[in-house]
Amino acid sequence: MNDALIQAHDLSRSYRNGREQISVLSRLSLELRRGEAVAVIGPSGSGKSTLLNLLNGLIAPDSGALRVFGRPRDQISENDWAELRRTRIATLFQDGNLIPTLTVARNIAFRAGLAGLQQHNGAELLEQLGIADIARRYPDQISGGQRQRAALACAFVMQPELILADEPTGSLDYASAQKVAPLFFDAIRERALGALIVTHNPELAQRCDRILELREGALRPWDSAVSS
Ligand SMILES: Nc1ncnc2c1ncn2[C@@H]1O[C@H](COP(=O)(O)OP(=O)(O)OP(=O)(O)O)[C@@H](O)[C@H]1O
Repeated sequence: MNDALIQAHDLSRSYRNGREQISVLSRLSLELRRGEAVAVIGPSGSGKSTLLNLLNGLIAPDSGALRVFGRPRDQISENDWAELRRTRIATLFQDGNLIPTLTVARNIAFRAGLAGLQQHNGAELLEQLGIADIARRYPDQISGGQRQRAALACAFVMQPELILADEPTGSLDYASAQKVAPLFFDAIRERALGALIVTHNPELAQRCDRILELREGALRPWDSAVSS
């Protein structure tokens, strides 16, 4: 079995703003294997969200080679990407991915259903994350931190093979953030999940197998001695 979940080689991506072409990612390479957690750090605007969106197929690179689950990007159709995002790749965006017209519990059940699961452990996840009491509330009736934890429950309930997370603890206080790490690391251990976690939370980053820094468009091993 090919245990590489992501193989990216020399990926570049720019945006056009009027006449200006802004280069964001420039010859970025990355490999992420099953059972591995990689933290990505980098200043605001360095391209972290752009990277996550390239890896889940929401945007395309200008150049470079990308394989996801061993499949070359140019052989993955738009429908295939949608299927991958429903069943195998969970992306946690900073603003949460909750459907406003569904309660938290129904959001979770919906995500499990999209992934094709007949049964799910949503109630247990809510319990683990300390938000069982808000299961029947709608997303606009809960706090930002509760929304973030509900979005985490939605991501984990689909039992993905790959998690792409953008600041999964960004809206959480210390005690709530402490509850998040086990979700990632237990799933990595038990189900050989792979996780790419954009985070400024030093404790979460330090628990990952590697910390990479996104700087000048590319990923480099993070050298705390240089960066601090
Ligand atoms: N759709 C777009 N059109 C034009 N420029 C964009 C677009 N999306 C992002 N950018 C620019 O690309 C750069 C990288 O943005 P990106 O959101 O990937 O950075 P980031 O590291 O995730 O930032 P943050 O930490 O603030 O969320 C920024 O300069 C941003 O302004």
